[in-house]
Amino acid sequence: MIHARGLAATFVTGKGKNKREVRAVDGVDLDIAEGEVVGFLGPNGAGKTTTLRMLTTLLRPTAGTATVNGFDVVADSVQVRRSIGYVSQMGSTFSQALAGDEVADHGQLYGMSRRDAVARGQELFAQLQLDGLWDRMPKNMSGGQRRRLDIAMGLIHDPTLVFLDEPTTGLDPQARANLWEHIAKLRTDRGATVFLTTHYLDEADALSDRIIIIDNGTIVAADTPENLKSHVSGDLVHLEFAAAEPVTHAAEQLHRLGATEITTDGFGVRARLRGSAKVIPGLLRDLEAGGNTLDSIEILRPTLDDVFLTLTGRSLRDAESAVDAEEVSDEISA
Ligand SMILES: Nc1ncnc2c1ncn2[C@@H]1O[C@H](COP(=O)(O)OP(=O)(O)OP(=O)(O)O)[C@@H](O)[C@H]1O
Repeated sequence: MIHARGLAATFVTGKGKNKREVRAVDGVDLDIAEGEVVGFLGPNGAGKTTTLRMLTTLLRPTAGTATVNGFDVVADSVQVRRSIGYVSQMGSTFSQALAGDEVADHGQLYGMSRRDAVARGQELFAQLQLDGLWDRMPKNMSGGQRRRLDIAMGLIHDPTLVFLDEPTTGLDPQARANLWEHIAKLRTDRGATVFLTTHYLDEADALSDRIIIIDNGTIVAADTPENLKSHVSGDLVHLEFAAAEPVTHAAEQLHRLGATEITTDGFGVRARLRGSAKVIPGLLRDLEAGGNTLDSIEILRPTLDDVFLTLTGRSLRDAESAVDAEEVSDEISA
């Protein structure tokens, strides 16, 4: 469905002395199979949208090659566009037209007859819970309804491959959950392949068969959410004792078992431990036998943020807030 090799995009910004090159995407390889739902994850500015724009033919790669649905993104750009659905970050509805007309017009742009475009549009309105909104202007719809309208426009010509750029950004939790159901149905009901960019970890986790993480323009990981969580970073183990004495012994035992990030405080010890389910029972038996009374034990499965932290040395959440802070200070100094 999608194959990319060494895909790169370099932008030149500024003029004169301020001129500089931004390597937005720096040699990306991708292989996405039919029927997969792939979450493309990364912090602000990582290169997600730029990659998507190259795959959807909106931006010509500076280097590398990519085929989408068997068509080359440069040589066969028209065929690529005809064969995909693309829901951009900004949405597609700007005009003063009625929602239904916009969707039907969009279908006609793809060569559908008016009658087919209206019939297909109405079917999509029903599937996407937009019943009764055909004659409403998009500006008078809620954020969630507008986003579902964007998706209807992206699906009007029945593409088998759909690109969604940050589909739920700016929506409230209920509207996000609702949209997740519709995105999941794209595959289950229509057999579509979905490539979605997001910087919401929970979204990527809930929807994706496979997650690809991009950071600074390069791919840092690609695997199922479960594999990423179990192989890349371990479980977070927290042991609390009734007294301070066992803490050092427990920390040593954890170290012996290959735990990392071991910290102690007062009566407690925390560590990150791969495959904890297999080794924790033995550790507990050993501690018991030594008369070390355990007060409580907590084992937290790693999150995708832990994966990101392990791979890049920084938390995706920290990365987000750092970029946000940078943007604010840019605005202030501008
Ligand atoms: N047209 C452009 N001109 C100059 N720089 C650009 C342009 N488009 C993107 N960039 C830069 O390329 C890098 C990657 O941007 P991109 O929009 O692909 O990131 P992203 O991962 O989609 O981020 P976000 O989550 O904020 O949408 C950023 O540093 C961005 O500032």
